[in-house]
Amino acid sequence: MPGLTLPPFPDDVPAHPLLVIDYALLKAGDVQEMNKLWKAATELGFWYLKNHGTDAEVSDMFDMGSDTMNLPLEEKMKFEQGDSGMSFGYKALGAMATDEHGTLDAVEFLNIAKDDVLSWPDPTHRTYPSTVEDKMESTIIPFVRKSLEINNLVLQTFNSKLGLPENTLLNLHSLKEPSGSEARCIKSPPKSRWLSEQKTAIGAHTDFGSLVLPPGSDQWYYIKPIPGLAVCNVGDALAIFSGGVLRSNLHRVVPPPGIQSALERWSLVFFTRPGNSSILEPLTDQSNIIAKAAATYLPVKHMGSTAGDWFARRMKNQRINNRTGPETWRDSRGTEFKPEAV
Ligand SMILES: O=C(O)CCC(=O)C(=O)O
Ligand SMILES: [Fe+2]
Repeated sequence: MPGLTLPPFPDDVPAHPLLVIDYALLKAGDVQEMNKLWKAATELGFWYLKNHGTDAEVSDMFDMGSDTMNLPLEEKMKFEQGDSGMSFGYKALGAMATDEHGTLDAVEFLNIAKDDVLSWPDPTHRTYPSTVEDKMESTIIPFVRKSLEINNLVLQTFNSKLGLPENTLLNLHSLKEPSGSEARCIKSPPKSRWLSEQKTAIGAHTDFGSLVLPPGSDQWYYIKPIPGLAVCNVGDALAIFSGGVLRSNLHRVVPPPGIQSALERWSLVFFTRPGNSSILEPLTDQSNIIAKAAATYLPVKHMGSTAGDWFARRMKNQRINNRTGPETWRDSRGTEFKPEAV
């Protein structure tokens, strides 16, 4: 099973501390814990989550991911996400750019749509390799349901802190509407001349929805993996909805430091994304806090598009087959895009 007995993470590398949020306390309505989550989400945009109760599901997901990555490439390619802007399916090694020069990525991953999981056995978007379908009931459905429950509670906390009418954020992420929400299992090869701190596995990005560049810093920091703790972060949609109050921060994937760099790196993510028809703009009419923040929030390119269009644009322009030049990379960017920096 990948990722369970790791050699130590070195002590002498710059690792960024993150606040630790206790999910059990959050669930019990603990006000102090809600305040801590708010601090993490509005300042750095990253935090650790403990007591999330998904260890067994996570371990089963890694087994399923490993079985899938071990399939012959020819089999995996039958389920490749393709170049049309759809995210769901298998992403082959080197199918994406990681920077404006078109440097190829160095990871394989598997994206499973929340909609396909919830509508199982009927596909909403697509079908998956047998290693995925065989584990739908035992592993993937429970993982996705728990992830949704956790993220919905976090959304409800933000909803109340932002002073939004009840359930506003939940309704924007309604399970009744198709969305880009997905589970992702990522396999990165060991460090080599094709993959290093300079040649990243996944280039610097903000998530539509690890390493962090904290405010005002020009240095990358590692996030130390801590057994049992999940690393959580705010994505662009929440940053835009909140007029910049919630922070969607820049991160990237490089090989781990020290002796861990000789090993494969496995990671598992659940991305909660708004329903495809949601318009990405600050919810100024619904909250004074957002209206005030939005007054000084720099407009983000492509703001006002639907969540579905935003996501498809980012996916499509990241695919190396669609690249015409540096402009394709720029068109793949989210809120991290600073026209003046290009
Ligand atoms: O592998 C990770 O730790 C993070 C991956 C990531 O940033 C992403 O898939 O958007
Ligand atoms: Fe990311």
